[in-house]
Amino acid sequence: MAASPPRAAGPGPGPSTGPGPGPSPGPDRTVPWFPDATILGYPRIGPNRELKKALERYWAGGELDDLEAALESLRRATRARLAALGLPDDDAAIPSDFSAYDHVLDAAVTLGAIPPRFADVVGDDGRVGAEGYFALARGDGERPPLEMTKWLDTNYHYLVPEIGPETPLRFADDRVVREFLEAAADGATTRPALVGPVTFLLLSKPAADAPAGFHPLDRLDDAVAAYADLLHALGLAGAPWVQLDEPGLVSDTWDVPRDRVLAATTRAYGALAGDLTRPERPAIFLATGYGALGDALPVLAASAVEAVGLDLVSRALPPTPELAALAGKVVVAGVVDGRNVWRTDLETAVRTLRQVQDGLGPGARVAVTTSTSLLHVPHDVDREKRLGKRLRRWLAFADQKVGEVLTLAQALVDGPESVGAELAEDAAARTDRRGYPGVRVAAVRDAVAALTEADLTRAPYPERQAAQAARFDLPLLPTTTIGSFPQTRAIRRARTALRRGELDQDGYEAVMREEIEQVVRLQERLGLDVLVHGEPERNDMVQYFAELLDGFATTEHGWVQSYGSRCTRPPVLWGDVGRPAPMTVRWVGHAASLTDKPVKGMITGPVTTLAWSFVRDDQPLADTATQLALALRQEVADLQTAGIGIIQVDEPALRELVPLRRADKEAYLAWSVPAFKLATAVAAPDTQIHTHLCYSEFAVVLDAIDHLDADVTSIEAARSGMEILPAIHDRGFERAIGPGVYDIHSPRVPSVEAITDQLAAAVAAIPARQLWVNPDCGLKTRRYEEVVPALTNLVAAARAVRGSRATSR
Ligand code: MET
Ligand SMILES: [Zn+2]
Repeated sequence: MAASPPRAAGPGPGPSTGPGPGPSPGPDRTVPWFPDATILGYPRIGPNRELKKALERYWAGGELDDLEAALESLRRATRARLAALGLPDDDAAIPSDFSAYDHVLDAAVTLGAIPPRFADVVGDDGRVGAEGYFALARGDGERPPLEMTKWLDTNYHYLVPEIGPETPLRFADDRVVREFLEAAADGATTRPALVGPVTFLLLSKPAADAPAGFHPLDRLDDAVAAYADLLHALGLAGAPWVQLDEPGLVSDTWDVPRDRVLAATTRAYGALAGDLTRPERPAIFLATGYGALGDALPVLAASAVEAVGLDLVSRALPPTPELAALAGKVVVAGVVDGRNVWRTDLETAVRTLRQVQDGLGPGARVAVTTSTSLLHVPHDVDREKRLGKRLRRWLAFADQKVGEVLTLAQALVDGPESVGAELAEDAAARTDRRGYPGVRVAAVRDAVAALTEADLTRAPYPERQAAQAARFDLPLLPTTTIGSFPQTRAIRRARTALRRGELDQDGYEAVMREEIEQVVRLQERLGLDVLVHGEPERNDMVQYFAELLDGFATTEHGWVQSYGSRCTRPPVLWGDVGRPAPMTVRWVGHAASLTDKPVKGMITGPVTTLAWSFVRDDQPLADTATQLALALRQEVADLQTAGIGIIQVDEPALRELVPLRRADKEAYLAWSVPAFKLATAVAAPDTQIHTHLCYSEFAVVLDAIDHLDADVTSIEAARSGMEILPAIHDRGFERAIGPGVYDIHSPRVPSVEAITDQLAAAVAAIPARQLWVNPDCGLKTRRYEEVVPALTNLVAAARAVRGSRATSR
């Protein structure tokens, strides 16, 4: 598509002011041209994980100049790629949204909002150098990094800013401006994109020394003043548009009342858009994404921002009067899914765009975009030769989505006839997908249809408890681990050799069996009570199963950023799920054959498998979850038949999928909890079902955890200082629970005393007969040098606490 001609946006007529400074005859009431098609953001990792490689080279002692050159060339390559795909590079269609590690950290750095322990990393000019930046992100030995947590309901992790009454908040670091100018020097007019002030404060946590009752939103005015200065600088630099991302507005689950969030929005954008006039500032595009705005929409309509983004993928259109209230602004319609990899249903999207246009009334401007940044999807599906032509045709990664946005914009401007070929191809691909045999498998559908409530229900807990106590001779405070042991270089080497054909399947299995034997012997020496096989055969806890189940495909280059340099490669769940053969039995069985101690089998649960895959979009998640649960149920049954008496079904992502709107939570739990129960209820009373959750505050899902009806639940607790204990105490759990006592995210080895203290705290909150002793999570990212002493101390602490209870009785 050619670059759009300059046209006025919104109600006021007037030519595009275009970029570039220059004398201005007073406040500019015209609005610069907003591009017909844009994206909210693009993957930052690079098609060949250039970002990861550059960061790791630098961290390994590489030169700063090399890092900066690599990042600059990555930004340049991205702009060139987007221009080649058809986004005009002269009208702010290309976002400038790069981050060297995380965009929330970047916003904190922009505002100079640096915790006191890192005060020295801010230079006299307000900038934070590379060393300081990565110290904030990763810690530097003495100082712990910023906390990391999940971005909204996604698997992307951001760094949590710490804001107190005294935290500096000013326009400190001008990276945003520099990157705009960097593109300008290449001849491109980009649209700087960054987290907006309200979302920034909602994502922050109170600084450690903040008084009780303090909330980062208390600092709204200071933050807004800093953003105003930044906007001013961007205006002077000639940026026609800035994108402020406010996805925080779609959630009503923050720890402040909704009214306060809405009032903060009114106040922030009153100051930024109302008081500041252009060209003192760029026109403001307030983007949201990740769901519907609900009652925030009228608030935005009443503000003076020039453009508002709507996520029209996740929800239906807003009611007509609310939509009509936006008529004076550019409405940037997110009709291409930024979070999943299926090609857009173009016909439906065209219809939606028409409805938006009609709802706004004649003359109003509608532009086309993605529902979120494309950060959550891989770069380019055309590289996935192994997926096969057919599946490839059904999919759209970031680059294909850019094409879809352009096609839809053209349909909107020139009429659907003008993109007839694209519409026809899309319809054909859709028909092909619907008719493909694996998409609907009669046997799977029949099995689901035959399910009854009885399939979800185990024997009452007291009966199970008695049967399990009789079967397993476990001490008070039994010790175990979460499943994985360190993935050593030898393991990784064997996997690579297998892939390259340098090692045959038998040779590979021999290496794994040897590894399993080592891990079993080690656990026996350590004196753990319930052993595991160590998961050496798993590259990843979801991908491993995806490779063995029907209905999944895995990619070669489909990396998405999880945080910083870390990437995952989510499988594509495209069809009905089946389990052609047992997946874990021979590994776990091998471990069990080597020891008299109980060995715990390990599988990934249905909700987590779904959350960490790109899930089919042609049926409700609930249906997909049920199919997955049925397949996993067969695995549980086979493990049980093979004599494995303890089976853990991991659900670390149960919390992550909790909807951003309170009203939706119940519906989510109504399918996720039954899916877990379906997977596990095949267990006989004397089979002990464990589950494991990590990476989040669990208070929100404590009820759900209880309803999973697992016999034993292990959760991450050490990393968060055991702060979950009071909630567990108040909630009252009937079944067993293992709050983690070893923070596996840290290379530090916890001492016997430290673990004993944590156990003492646990015993004070939860009856000892219900307690298990375990680390926070799996050990696969740790090294044996840390794991062996840590587990030695864990066992010693459990024994010490057992002993002290025996003598005190
Ligand atoms: N069983 C898995 C492991 O130990 C659980 C990980 S939860 C992210 O690695
Ligand atoms: Zn975990």
